[in-house]
Amino acid sequence: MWTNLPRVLTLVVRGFALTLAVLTTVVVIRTLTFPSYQTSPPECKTTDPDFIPADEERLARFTSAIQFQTVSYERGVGTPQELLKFVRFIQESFPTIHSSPLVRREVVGNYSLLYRVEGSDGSLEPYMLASHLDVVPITQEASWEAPPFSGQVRDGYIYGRGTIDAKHSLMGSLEAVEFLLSRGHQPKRTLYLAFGHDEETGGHFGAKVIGDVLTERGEKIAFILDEGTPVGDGLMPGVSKPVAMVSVSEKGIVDVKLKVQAEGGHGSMPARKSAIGILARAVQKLEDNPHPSMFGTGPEARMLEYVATEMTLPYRMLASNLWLFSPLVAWVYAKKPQTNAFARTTTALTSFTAGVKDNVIAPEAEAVVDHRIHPMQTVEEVLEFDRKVIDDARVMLEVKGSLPPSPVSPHGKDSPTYTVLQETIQQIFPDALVTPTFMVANTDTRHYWNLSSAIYRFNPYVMTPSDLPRFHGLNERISVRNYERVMNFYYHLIVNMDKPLEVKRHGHEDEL
Ligand SMILES: CCCCCCCC/C=C\CCCCCCCC(=O)N[C@@H](Cc1ccccc1)C(=O)O
Ligand SMILES: [Zn+2]
Ligand SMILES: [Zn+2]
Repeated sequence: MWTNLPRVLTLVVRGFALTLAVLTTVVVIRTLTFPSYQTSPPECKTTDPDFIPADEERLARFTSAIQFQTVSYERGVGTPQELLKFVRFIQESFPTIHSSPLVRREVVGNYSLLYRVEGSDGSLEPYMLASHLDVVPITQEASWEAPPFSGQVRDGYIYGRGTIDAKHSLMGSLEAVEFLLSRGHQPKRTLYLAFGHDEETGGHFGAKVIGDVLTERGEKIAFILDEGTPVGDGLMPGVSKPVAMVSVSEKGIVDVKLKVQAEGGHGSMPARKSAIGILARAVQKLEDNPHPSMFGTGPEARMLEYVATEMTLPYRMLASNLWLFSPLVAWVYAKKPQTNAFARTTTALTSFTAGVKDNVIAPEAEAVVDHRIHPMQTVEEVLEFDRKVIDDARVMLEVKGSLPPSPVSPHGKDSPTYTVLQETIQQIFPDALVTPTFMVANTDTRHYWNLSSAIYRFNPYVMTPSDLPRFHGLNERISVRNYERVMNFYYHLIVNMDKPLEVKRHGHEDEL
């Protein structure tokens, strides 16, 4: 048998070499022939007659909008008086909208707004532009470069809570409609403007009621656009150009309360194990055992493939061959929070409460874990994984709230709704690439799933890595140039939505 060893070894080496040669050939051919998904429509120029400038009047309206402190604190707890003042301000700021016979305005759920702008062609399915009136609370007020509700303009930036989340899209879409109607233009396709007042606490009393009202009316919506992922500049590894990330789905949520009850008593006579200690070990296990990488199984793979041809060579080879290199890309993505969130279900320990006094042993301890569920996983799978990792019967798990990952909206060249979005984006951001992805956070669109199968989450402004921590954080701001792009994006989207949405099905074309 040993005399055959050289022969066996030779066969193994030859087999390995042949496999390597075949793999290398496939990788090289795919890298060189991978398709491009980009288009190049005519660019929107500041010299165009229908360009909407961020002039003094429009900037004043936007900075005034920022000054309304429409904070949402927790579910059902907001700032009603500020919301009423903001709603009144909107009414006064857009006279053409609020006096047009084409526009029906409804206050829904006491503070949310639903506008219907009647189109001239009732045969075309309406669409919806969504945003929200509320903002998150302020933290570290003294550390802001400008007062957080001032709307102060400094060095070309407008500062304030809500400037990128999401009063920019609320005011920007209203400016676009005001501009169109004031020029005597009636859109062909009916559109809704839907502004919830409690998005930051889950939209249960705002967007949910808007969704219910439209459902009760039997309304079907061709296309919904809400806040979402931005035009990332320097956000995606391996891509030097800006990348407009259009979220075609959003992660699910499951907020899990972990609870431990144990012996209480006097601090001078503690038992070996305490409720706090047991729970601390449990949450440590969850942090030390992240959920498995799902990279390459969902929309995140498309996100890379749609920009593969524009990547630097090493990344272009990886993105063109995810069938082989997904594990390597997953390893790279796992290194940063904002990219890791695309690779797996995330685990965020967001609260830990226990104890009432320094010399009293806490009889119970509670913690909350905020999981954002990868589109290819389920709530049940996430809970089962947690139970296995914690592996301690003393730790009770209770689901505080959950939402499965959203359906995946149509995208790619065969999707007329994605295409109109892509074309509009490339008119406003001519040097940007467009790619489908998914939202790592959640939006009011969770309340609109039964209204439309084409739901997109996209923020029409350029975001750099230094802007990420401003989201819900310190020194939230938007550049004047970006706000100008927001207004013109919505204007061109409305104009483009008036053209037939061609659906390529089995060789013939229908209009939506
Ligand atoms: C590979 C490329 C990496 C690029 C990273 C890009 C990161 C994304 C950048 C911006 C994301 C914008 C998110 C806008 C929507 C967030 C809105 C929000 O905060 N929603 C709340 C809703 C909610 C959910 C549950 C309870 C209360 C409120 C949320 O998700 O927490
Ligand atoms: Zn928001
Ligand atoms: Zn937010």
